[in-house]
Amino acid sequence: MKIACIGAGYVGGPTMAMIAKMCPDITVVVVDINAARIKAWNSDTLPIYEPGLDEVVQSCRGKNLFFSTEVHKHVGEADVIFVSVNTPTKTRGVGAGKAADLTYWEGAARMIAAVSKTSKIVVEKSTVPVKTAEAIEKVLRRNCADPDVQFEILSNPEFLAEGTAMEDLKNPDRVLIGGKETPAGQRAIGVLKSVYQHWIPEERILTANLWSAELSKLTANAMLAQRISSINSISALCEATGADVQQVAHSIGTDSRIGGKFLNASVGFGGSCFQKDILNLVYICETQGLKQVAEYWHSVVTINDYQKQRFVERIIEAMFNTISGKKIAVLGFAFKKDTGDTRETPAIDVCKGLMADGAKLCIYDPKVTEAQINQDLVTPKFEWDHPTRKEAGKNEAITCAADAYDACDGAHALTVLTEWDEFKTLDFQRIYEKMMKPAFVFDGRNILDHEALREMGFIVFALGKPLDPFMQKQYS
Ligand SMILES: NC(=O)c1ccc[n+]([C@@H]2O[C@H](COP(=O)([O-])OP(=O)(O)OC[C@H]3O[C@@H](n4cnc5c(N)ncnc54)[C@H](O)[C@@H]3O)[C@@H](O)[C@H]2O)c1
Ligand SMILES: O=c1ccn([C@@H]2O[C@H](COP(=O)(O)OP(=O)(O)O[C@H]3O[C@H](CO)[C@@H](O)[C@H](O)[C@H]3O)[C@@H](O)[C@H]2O)c(=O)[nH]1
Repeated sequence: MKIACIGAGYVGGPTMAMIAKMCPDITVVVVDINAARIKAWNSDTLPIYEPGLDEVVQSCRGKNLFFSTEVHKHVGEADVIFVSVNTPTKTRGVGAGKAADLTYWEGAARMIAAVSKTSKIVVEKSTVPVKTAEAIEKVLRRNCADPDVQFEILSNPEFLAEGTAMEDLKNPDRVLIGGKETPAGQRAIGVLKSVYQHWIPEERILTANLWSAELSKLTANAMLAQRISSINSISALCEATGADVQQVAHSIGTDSRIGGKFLNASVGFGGSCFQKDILNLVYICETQGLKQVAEYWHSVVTINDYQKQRFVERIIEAMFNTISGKKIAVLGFAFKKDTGDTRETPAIDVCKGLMADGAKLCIYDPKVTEAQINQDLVTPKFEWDHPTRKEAGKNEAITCAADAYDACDGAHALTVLTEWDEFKTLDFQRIYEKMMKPAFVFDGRNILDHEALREMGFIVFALGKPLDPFMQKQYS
């Protein structure tokens, strides 16, 4: 069997590397229109950072795993084609700011139709609106010159989380395959199932109809994000009442019906998926006339925006309502630890909020480059996921530091925006001595030892925790 995957990104690259590793009898080729990305996949410095990815790629690349820009050739030769291209939020026209932009998906479908001389199984790996398979089938059918070529479409949404992608792929909670309830649809499901059965126990491979599989992906992300917005909303109430959000989360999380995961209050959820997929869900509900359902899910995004804004306002108020010209160290820029990915990271909105008030930011992240940070801080909302976006210039209000100590040197405040483990073990006494006084800490991830910091002399704000006495005075 030959598999081709269109899109060598965060999903296409790791997913195909795992299939190649687990299925030595299958040839896997990942293709992309982005030549620089393919070059990086073929080099010693892969285009994305993901723990464990290098080892898997190195063990299969050149054997049964290939990365190529020869899109037509490999798609034409493949039996199974995964489509793992971007499905960003539309930036203009009908549904702008909510609906999924399927330009890249439709482009891929037209190309598949044009180069196919044999029947294909086309697998939706990208996250797409429910009913996309129907539209894609029409595009494939109407654009293929050979009437004998059959296309069977499957929905096989990806549930990996960044930072743990390789572990998630090796040992997933479940794999979901949706297909048509026709004999041909069921046969196609069987083919894809046989790929995953190389390493995943049969009971974890779920099958469903196409629409259920497509909608399950959007629903899974909406439910996960909803838990974060729920606990984040409670974090605001904790600060107002003197309760401690970590104690509340622990207390409710021990109820087995609620469970303890995804209850970490934070400066807001980020990443390329949660906001995009909820907005997509909201748009679908609106187009189905389900106004109340749309409003319900939209509130998850509203609370997330509120949480980021609230964090910025806390910083400004605590620092005597003026941060203009003050140096603020930003520790962490990635949307979560163990990834260099900055897509929709809460750090973007927090940094923009601080810059709007005139702060001078010094940013340190162990895995994010200065060029990426510059790009992110000038890119308009929703533009980041469009491969055609323009490169950014230098932003005068920010500098980047080589480590956390440099970032904090001479700063009035430090903020923790990503929960990198290395931040927990910094020498804060050394940092305190080099900072302006009063020295503020704003912990947007609740990873530091707040009491120890207070003993050193820091004024500490921690999300969802009783306010520092110094700050209480400001609010009384
Ligand atoms: N990132 C995640 O953790 C994650 C997890 C699950 C699902 N998803 C979904 O998977 C999809 C891909 O996400 P990603 O994070 O891998 O995106 P990405 O931007 O990292 O990768 C997409 C790639 O597709 C390429 N591409 C676009 N159009 C193409 C075409 N016509 N031909 C060839 N290549 C083309 C782009 O150049 C890009 O390299 C999205 O729908 C996303 O919602 C992402
Ligand atoms: O208790 C928590 C858990 C997460 N987060 C934040 O939520 C965001 C998303 O985290 P996570 O879900 O771990 O990472 P993603 O890589 O975005 O993965 C999500 O999005 C993917 C893309 O659709 C899905 O495949 C995954 O199942 C889903 O977890 C990050 O900013 C986290 O810091 C919190 O603030 N509190």
